[in-house]
Amino acid sequence: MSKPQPLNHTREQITSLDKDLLALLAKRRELSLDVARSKEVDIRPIRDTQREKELLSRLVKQGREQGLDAHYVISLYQSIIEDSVLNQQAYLQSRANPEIQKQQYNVAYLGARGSYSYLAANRYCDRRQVNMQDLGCKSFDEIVQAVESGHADYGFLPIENTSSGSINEVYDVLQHTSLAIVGETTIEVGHCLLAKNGSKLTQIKTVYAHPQPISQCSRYLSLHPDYKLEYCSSSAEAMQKIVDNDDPTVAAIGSAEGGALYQLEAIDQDLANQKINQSRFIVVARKAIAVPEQLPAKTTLIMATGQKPGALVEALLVLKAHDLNMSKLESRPIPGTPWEEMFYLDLDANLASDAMQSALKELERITRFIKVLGCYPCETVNPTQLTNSQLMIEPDTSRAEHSSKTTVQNASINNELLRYCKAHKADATEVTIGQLQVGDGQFGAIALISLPQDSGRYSHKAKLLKEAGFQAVILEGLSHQVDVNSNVLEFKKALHQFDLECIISVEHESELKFATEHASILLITGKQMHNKTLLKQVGSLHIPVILERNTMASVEELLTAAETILTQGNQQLILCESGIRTFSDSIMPSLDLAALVDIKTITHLPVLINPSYASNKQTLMPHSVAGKQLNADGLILNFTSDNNDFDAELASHSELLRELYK
Ligand SMILES: C=C(O[C@@H]1C=C(C(=O)O)C=C[C@H]1O)C(=O)O
Repeated sequence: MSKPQPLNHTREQITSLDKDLLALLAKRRELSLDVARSKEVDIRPIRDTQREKELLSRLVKQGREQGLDAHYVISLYQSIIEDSVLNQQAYLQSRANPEIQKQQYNVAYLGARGSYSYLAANRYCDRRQVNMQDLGCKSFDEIVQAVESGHADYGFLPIENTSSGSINEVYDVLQHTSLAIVGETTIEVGHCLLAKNGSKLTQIKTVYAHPQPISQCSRYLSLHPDYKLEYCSSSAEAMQKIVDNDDPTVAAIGSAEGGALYQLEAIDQDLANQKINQSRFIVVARKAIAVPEQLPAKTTLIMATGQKPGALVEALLVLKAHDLNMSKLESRPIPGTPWEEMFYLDLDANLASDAMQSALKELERITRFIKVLGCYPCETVNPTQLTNSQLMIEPDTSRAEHSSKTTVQNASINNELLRYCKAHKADATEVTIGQLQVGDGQFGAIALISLPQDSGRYSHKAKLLKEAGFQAVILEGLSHQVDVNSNVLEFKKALHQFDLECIISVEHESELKFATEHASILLITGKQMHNKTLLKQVGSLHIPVILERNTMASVEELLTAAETILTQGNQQLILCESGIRTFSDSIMPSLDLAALVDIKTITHLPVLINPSYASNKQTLMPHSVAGKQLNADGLILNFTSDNNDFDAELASHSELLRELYK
């Protein structure tokens, strides 16, 4: 092998390439603003999903030619397009409302620099290329007052969060204000544990945080019952407390970005209960704005219906009659009038539209109170997806003769037979680990679950899984969980107590060390099937590996990935067919039973099926039975539910296994 060039040199090349990429992205942004200027003249909608689809499918094809997989290209371009659409929206919005075209916005928000509200406000101003003069406030009321009195042009109020739901206090404030909602913005909220440089995680005794982050990180905090919680009025105040306290045992919950403003270090990350943790903010101003018709708009209104039965339904029927989609409905008590509610509605419509105007008139007739809080551009850019057929790899006729079935069956490189072929090894491979036996006529059953939360019931769960007929358990999603170490250890103990093998699903190379320490088998999920580095690493291990087929991969690609593992030395390889994208359903994959037959004809390796992703309640049993009849060497069944439904799922899985073992 030729000597690679020095690391520094390669890194310099990457640095220079990245600079070029940024310049190209900036140029693309400029062009997209030119497009917005044309749309302003032609009065065309900003969003053109047809154009996006064409663009994505062309890029997927071009990317493939350069060795870039579809998933990578699509996710990259979805975020480029989102940026482009939001910039175009901001441009048209300011053109339609010349009074908002300023060099600087005075912005009132909760907390101080570094709070999530500050980050949201910053993002909003950046997008509009205006300077932000920030005015930190201690409460939502203070924000509203700052705008009402003219001290601030805009106020930022957090209205909902993907983990903790609506923020009631903000709805209550909105009931009494004369301000109008003029915008919205959503930010990703990455909660971290922030401490002074040098503080260690093990030292932490006290955590300062705003009640919202505390509820959003409840799971993490419940794993640390010894932490003393100190409630603060904002995340920024929490961070300031850490700066002021010369104490290595205190930490705050906040964003890494915000923490950096206070020279705090993130000593633990991803604390939020939910993987996707986003907060939506509304922007309030003294004067309502007009939204150009080319922009997707939202209208928020509040109303109190009559007190007769069915009053709310009647109001909602008005919306239905005008084909108005309601994206949110909240209710809040009306102070001073017990048991009466004020309803908050977000409608996907422009206030100026005929439908909205006539619906409002009708609603005025049947409600006791109704007020429009504002109409503003909707900032949610739902990513354009490609259809399955657009994602399919087109058959490449020039390669057709090489990939014919006979070639795969006796595939060779430089006259050396590929290791997965029957021609290389006539006897079927059997993998045996403890009670789990797959291949060469042996049929195994494996349960796939995420690590249960209640460690007290580990033993009970393991017992039930064993009694249901499983011989092994796959733990998935460990990278998203906290305190994995001790929990996995506990769970593994429980599994071993009942002779169940522990399999760990590996999502990234960095998890390998942990996985090999704890598991007796590794699972490489379909998503990682193309990750050559990971394949090579598991190939050099002495531990059985299950390799799952990617939903977009051909049989040949799966076998090529298998070959990468075998070539490194590890012959304890099991393949798994879990479904591929087809034309049957736009979301659910289809179990490729024909591929099962093909793979079994070509290779000596055991092949499992996992029908869980590709089946519903009715089809799970027939799919599994068909798989077994077609000589699958085992079955993986997913447990999708949490504790409440675990028992029901277990009962049906156990019935299925009984049927298969008949
Ligand atoms: C730039 C345009 O506007 C939007 C943004 C697109 C992009 O960034 O490629 C594509 C389609 C539109 O949704 C356009 O219409 O071409």
